[in-house]
Amino acid sequence: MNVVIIGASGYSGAELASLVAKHPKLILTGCYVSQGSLDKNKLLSDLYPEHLGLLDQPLLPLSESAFSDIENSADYVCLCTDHKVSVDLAPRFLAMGKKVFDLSGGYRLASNDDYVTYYGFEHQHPELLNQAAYGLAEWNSDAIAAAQLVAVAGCYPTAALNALKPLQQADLLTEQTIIINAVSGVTGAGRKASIGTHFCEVSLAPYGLFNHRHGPEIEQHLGHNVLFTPHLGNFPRGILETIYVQLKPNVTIEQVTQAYQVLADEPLIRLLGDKIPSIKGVAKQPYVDIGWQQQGTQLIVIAAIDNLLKGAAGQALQCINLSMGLAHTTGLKGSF
Ligand SMILES: NC(=O)C1=CN([C@@H]2O[C@H](COP(=O)(O)OP(=O)(O)OC[C@H]3O[C@@H](n4cnc5c(N)ncnc54)[C@H](OP(=O)(O)O)[C@@H]3O)[C@@H](O)[C@H]2O)C=CC1
Ligand SMILES: CC(=O)N[C@@H](CCC(=O)OP(=O)(O)O)C(=O)O
Repeated sequence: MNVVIIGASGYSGAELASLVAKHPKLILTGCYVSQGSLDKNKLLSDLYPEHLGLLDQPLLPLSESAFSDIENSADYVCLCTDHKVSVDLAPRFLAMGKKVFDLSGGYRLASNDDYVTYYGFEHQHPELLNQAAYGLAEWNSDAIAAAQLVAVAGCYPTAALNALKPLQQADLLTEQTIIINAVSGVTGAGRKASIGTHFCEVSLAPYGLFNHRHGPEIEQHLGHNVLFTPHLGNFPRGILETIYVQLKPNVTIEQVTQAYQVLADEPLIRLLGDKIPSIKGVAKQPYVDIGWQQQGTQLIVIAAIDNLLKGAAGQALQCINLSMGLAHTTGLKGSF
């Protein structure tokens, strides 16, 4: 299959380009940036010298002639662009009959009202929202395989949902709000320079209190209230979430461990039991690591991912694999 990447100069786009270039069944046919991009016509490997020899292709401006080239050459289009850009671009590629994998949040929520409330814009294509499959690979594989539009799950939600869905499915949770404290590395904020991600300014601090868009994304796809607080940490990549859960009375650690067995055969999920996941364990790896400890009815679950792999490009590639009927892990294990 021929794959093009829009937004290939960004952190998630470049990560995905490297995965596609190494994949045994995919061909990277084009890497695009905006028409006015300062990086247009540079080589991707000029921006990311670690990919010298692998990604020596130019970053092409997404002009009208580029759309024709994509129409003629691509099977799959991956949007590694800002939410609003993705909302506008997806219908254009869908109308060409392309399968679209959107790494942004542009098609993850259920209704236009959610976009107004949590993203601050009116959704221009609300009719597509119920056609998009939510790209949480381990939990929605049939829908992902069948859909023309895949809304690849958000980075923080990927860790939280894999940590919590087993408990929800086993009916171990009370109604009490689940508290999720999460820390992300700075690549989570994208490549564009800003004062908030400046080397000298980044410190460990929370942000987006009560209003981060990943709170509703987790709630919608879990079916449970959460209080989600992200933090920005002074490290490049990785997400660690500490999640506080109130269990129903008399739930035992054996029942909790049994609940997680639903993920035991998933090759990109590592169940650590009472061992504690860490950023070091997942950075540059395609896995979700999940660990848990219980005291009485209180359970603390810890989940860790690499935000650019399982939180973005890795999971997008997993969704592509599902669309092609390949194993989840094709092009993902042993390629780092
Ligand atoms: N970083 C992360 O950890 C994660 C990111 N995501 C999501 O993935 C998307 C990309 O994120 P990230 O890689 O961090 O972002 P970056 O800011 O690093 O990259 C954005 C890319 O989009 C390009 N771009 C901007 N405007 C346009 C346009 N109109 N047409 C074509 N290309 C355009 C940029 O290039 P230029 O401006 O030069 O044109 C750049 O290549 C976002 O929606 C983000 O929310 C999802 C999960 C995790
Ligand atoms: C550290 C940081 O800023 N992280 C980003 C989340 C990563 C991302 O791009 O979000 P999506 O998964 O929804 O696409 C943020 O909080 O907005």
